[in-house]
Amino acid sequence: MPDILPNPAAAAPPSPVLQVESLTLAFGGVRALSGVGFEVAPGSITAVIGPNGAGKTSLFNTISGFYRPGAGRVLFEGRDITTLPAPQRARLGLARSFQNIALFRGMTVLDNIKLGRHAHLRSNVFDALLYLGRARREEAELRREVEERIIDFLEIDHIRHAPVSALPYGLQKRVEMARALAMQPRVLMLDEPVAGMNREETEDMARFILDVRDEWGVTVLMVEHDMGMVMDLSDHVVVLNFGQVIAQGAPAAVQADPEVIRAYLGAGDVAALRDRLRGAATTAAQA
Ligand SMILES: Nc1ncnc2c1ncn2[C@@H]1O[C@H](COP(=O)(O)OP(=O)(O)OP(=O)(O)O)[C@@H](O)[C@H]1O
Repeated sequence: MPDILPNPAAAAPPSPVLQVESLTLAFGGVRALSGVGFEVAPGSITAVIGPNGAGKTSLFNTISGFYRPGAGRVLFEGRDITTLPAPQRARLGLARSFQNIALFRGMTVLDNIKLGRHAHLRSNVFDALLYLGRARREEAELRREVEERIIDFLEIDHIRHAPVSALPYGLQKRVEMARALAMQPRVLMLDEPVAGMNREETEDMARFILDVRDEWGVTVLMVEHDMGMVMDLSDHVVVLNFGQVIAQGAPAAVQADPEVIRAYLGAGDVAALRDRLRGAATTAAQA
């Protein structure tokens, strides 16, 4: 018998910041999600992956409040938010970006970031636009501080007054992340953050995602197709196929899971996929 008994509180894992329990979602006859469950640990980077049509976007939309599940629950910091409208979830600290950039393209980078902040405070974007014109002084101060920190962090100072439409794709994605950060979230949901990016843009974004977690203490939940990035960045990977969780765990374990390999390849060449996954992970790690 050991001299000192282990302290159960110290040994207990931290409570999850986000809990997804048995989510089910259907579109007519199509079951987009069936009994999906997983947890997101505070301070982690968790990735949801899966082949096309697996249910990743449906899951993201259900967690962020754009879809109401047929069954199951979503808990944020222990609170049941399943029926809470999306803006209220954002106000609680659950912010997201979108697969297809959802910025106001005619507006400047800075105004988009400001709107992120005010969309958070106000019930809709039109209120937010009105509010921009009559922002209170003290609040403006605080807001400016947050904005400056974000602009500095994401290295977008040189484009702050540029219209979003004039920017290359990679920078637009970065601005979208800036807008989500302006909501000062505790959990940041990123929908395909590096989709369509070249290698350099991808590496930049990967660095920002790590820094958001490490320097800002924001928990990250992302959907991403880029295997190299997922395997390199994530602490926990959840794999969906046909609306169900077929595997979850540490990247290395998930990567080696035969069911995951089958899901991605069907009856194809398993060895080739293994090589590709390993290669991608190695390349990303070397970058
Ligand atoms: N609005 C919708 N109406 C009807 N069916 C939908 C809708 N959205 C998704 N689906 C269906 O639900 C299933 C899951 O789709 P979802 O877009 O969530 O998958 P995904 O994993 O995000 O795919 P991708 O990687 O291609 O973005 C698919 O069969 C899809 O056709």
